[in-house]
Formats: sequence, structure tokens, C-alpha cells
Amino acid sequence: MFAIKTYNVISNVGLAVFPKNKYSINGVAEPDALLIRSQNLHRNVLPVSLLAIGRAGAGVNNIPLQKASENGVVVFNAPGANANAVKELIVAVLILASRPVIPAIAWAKTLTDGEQADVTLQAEAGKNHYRGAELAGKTLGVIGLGAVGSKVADTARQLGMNVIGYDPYISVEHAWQVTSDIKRASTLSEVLSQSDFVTIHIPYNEQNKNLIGANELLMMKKDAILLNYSRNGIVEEAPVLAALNVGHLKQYWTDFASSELLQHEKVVVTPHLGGTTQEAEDNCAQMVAQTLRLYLESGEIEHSVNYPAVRMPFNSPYRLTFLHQNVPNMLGRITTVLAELNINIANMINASKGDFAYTLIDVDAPMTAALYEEFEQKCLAIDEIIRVRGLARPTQKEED
Ligand SMILES: NC(=O)c1ccc[n+]([C@@H]2O[C@H](COP(=O)([O-])OP(=O)(O)OC[C@H]3O[C@@H](n4cnc5c(N)ncnc54)[C@H](O)[C@@H]3O)[C@@H](O)[C@H]2O)c1
Ligand SMILES: O=C(O)CC[C@@H](O)C(=O)O
Repeated sequence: MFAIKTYNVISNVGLAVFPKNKYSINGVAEPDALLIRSQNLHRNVLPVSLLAIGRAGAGVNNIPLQKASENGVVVFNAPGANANAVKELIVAVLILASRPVIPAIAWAKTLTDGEQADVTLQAEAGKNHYRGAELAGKTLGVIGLGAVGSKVADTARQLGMNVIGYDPYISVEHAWQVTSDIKRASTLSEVLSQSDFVTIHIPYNEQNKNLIGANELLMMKKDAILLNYSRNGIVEEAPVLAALNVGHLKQYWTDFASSELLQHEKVVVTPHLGGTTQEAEDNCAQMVAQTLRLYLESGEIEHSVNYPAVRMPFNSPYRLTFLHQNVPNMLGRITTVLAELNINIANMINASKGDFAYTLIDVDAPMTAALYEEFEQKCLAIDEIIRVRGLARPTQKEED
């Protein structure tokens, strides 16, 4: 049995991925895996039992990645699984930022039939106060052309907007997805200075902390509108409020609340709604539950943010897995341990990601508990090996 502990509201479509005869959900204090959304794990102690963390979403800034890597905890996310939901919300925000639909609806609700004019006449007479502007022909700057940004850029083009994209680290996969008729900016200032709207779709990390501050706001057009549906720490709040106060920035729309922002009349805060659609919650939970299950049962890694992707079908009924540091001669040292114990290798694979690496070795013969214990002790005596697991190929019945 594997034990999963969940935090936040996780869709049942995701939880259904774990068969009840093989998994307990929220049954034990020391689980094999956590399945979370925005839960902040930075102050949590990661139990020794913990093999994996699944983030049902894109952003992983709520997870202590370095600590997880060093403790042999593989962290998975659900790349792209909520991108359509965010894109649709951004389209709504662009429209609502250009047309005063929300105040107009609020005003219409106040109308009552009068002696001089009924509500129809009053609505016609008052609508001029709620004149908006169209998106077509305006310029949208998109910072980050990953799963969300590439979709936003595409849809904005379909709405007739000019689009300038900025992503110096774009992946080949996303480069293929981005519509070819957007302008590519090679600097942040290029995208900021030319856009009527700027929308940010990048991860929060040390490098992107405060990416948009006073200097960057000054580069923006007067009366531009800024959207932050990525993370709060990417945009510095105080200079944004100052720019709104002096009329340099027209509006700030964000998915991340703070009491200062909520007070300001030119700020609109949505309560972290980007990925909050039924479809996105189902997609995210299902994708990450499947990768958690794959890792727990077969040792294979897909969509991890801290360890490399490694796929290898079982070549024999027994498998050994090694999470280790990415340093020279690890394979030599691991295979030496196996040779010392007279264990024959049927197949193996090794890959690395940054400072960490992963090796899967299928072995010919089953290992007795005593032999496995000896093998594990020898492996863990090697400082650079972080975690070792022994797995048996799931039977067809178990896979069903
Ligand atoms: N509001 C929400 O509910 C919600 C939902 C989904 C994602 N998000 C946030 O949006 C972020 C992006 O999501 P995604 O699915 O598109 O991720 P993604 O990994 O597919 O794309 C991120 C892109 O940002 C680029 N990038 C990184 N740093 C950059 C920088 N300084 N300048 C320009 N580009 C940069 C990367 O190269 C990548 O292409 C997530 O990390 C998360 O924080 C929020
Ligand atoms: O789980 C959520 O609702 C938030 C998701 C979003 O912030 C993400 O990074 O994917």
C-alpha cells in the first residue's frame, strides 16, 4: 500500500487515479507522497517516508525544491494543465479593463421606473457614462511565452490585437506553439515601452522576484494597464501604487490579494482564480496523480521539476532506483556494489537535471530481504547517493 496525504481541495477525478486496494488517502501521518495545490510547504518538515510531492498546478514556489532534492523527494507539477483556464480569465480581464461593464451593471441595478422616465429610457440616457474602448488594434505585451503566455498571445492575435512577446528562455516546445505573427522583443524594456496592456506569465523564483519595479513601470506607456496572474512577488506593490497615484499607470489587475491593493480604486483583485475552473482542477489533479502513481509504482519520472525525466519499461521483474548527486563515476560506484553482491544487470538508464541525477537498473534475479538490506547499506554508505528503492514489476491485475 502507498499512502497519499492531500492538502487543499483536490478534484475527485485526480483522486480516482489511485486504486483503493493499493493506496490510502489521508490515512497516515507519514505518507509516501503529498498531493497539493497552493499549500505552502516551506516551513514543513519533510518526513523521511516522503518519496514525492505532486503539485496539481503549474507554480512550484510553494515547495522547498532544494530541500526536497537533497532529501530524495521528487517534485512533480502539471505543466499546461490549467493554461486554458488562465488564458480565458486573461481575455475576460482585458475586456473588463477596457469596458466598464462591471460598474455599468451595478448602475443598471439601481434604476427604477420613474414618472419622467422608465428604466429603459434611463438606461439609454445613462449609457454614455460607460463608454469603453476596443481591444482590436491595441498592443498586448506578453512576458513569458510558456503554456499560458503562448495561449494568451494566440488568442489576443485572434481578437485583432498586436502582440509583442518576451521570453529569453522559451522552450522549443513552446516556441512551436506561439503564433508566428507576434513580434518578438529581445529586451524587457522593448515589450514594456510598446504595450498598451502588459500581462505576465512567468514563474516566481529568485531571478524573477521584483522583476517589475519602479524602473520598469517608468518604461511603460502612460495609461498602460498591467496584469499579474503569475505570482505576487514578481511585481513590487509599492511602486505600482505610486504609479497609479500619479496617473502613470491606468489600472493594475492581479490574482493576488494584499490589503494595500484591495484599498486602491485603480486596482482590481481576483482571489487567485486563474486555475479555478472544473476542467482545470480535474486536468491538474489527474495529470499529477498519474505521474505520482507512475513514480511510486514503476520508479519512472515524468514532469518533475527537480529530477530528470526517465522512462524505461520493466525489462525484468525487479528494479532498483537511485536518486543521487550529479557527479562523476556514480554509475561505476553503483555497478561495483551490484557486482560485489553478484547481482546481474538486465538493463539500465541514467539521466541528470542540474545538480541531481537518477539511475534505474533492472536486475535479473529477485533479491532476498537480507540481500536487499546489504545492498542498501552499501549504497547509502556512498555519500552522493540520496535514496535507493527496490521495486517489483506491478502485475497486470495491479495495473488494472
Ligand atoms: N493565477 C493562477 O491561478 C495561475 C495558474 C497557472 C499558472 N500561474 C502562474 O503562471 C506561471 C506561468 O505558468 P505557465 O503554465 O505558463 O508556466 P510555463 O513554465 O509553461 O511558462 C513559463 C515561461 O516563462 C518564461 N520565463 C521565465 N522567466 C522569464 C523572464 N524573466 N522573462 C520572460 N520569460 C520568462 C519561461 O521561459 C517559460 O517559457 C506559473 O509559474 C504560475 O506561477 C498562475
Ligand atoms: O491551485 C490553484 O488554484 C492555483 C494554481 C496556479 O496558481 C498554478 O500555479 O497553477
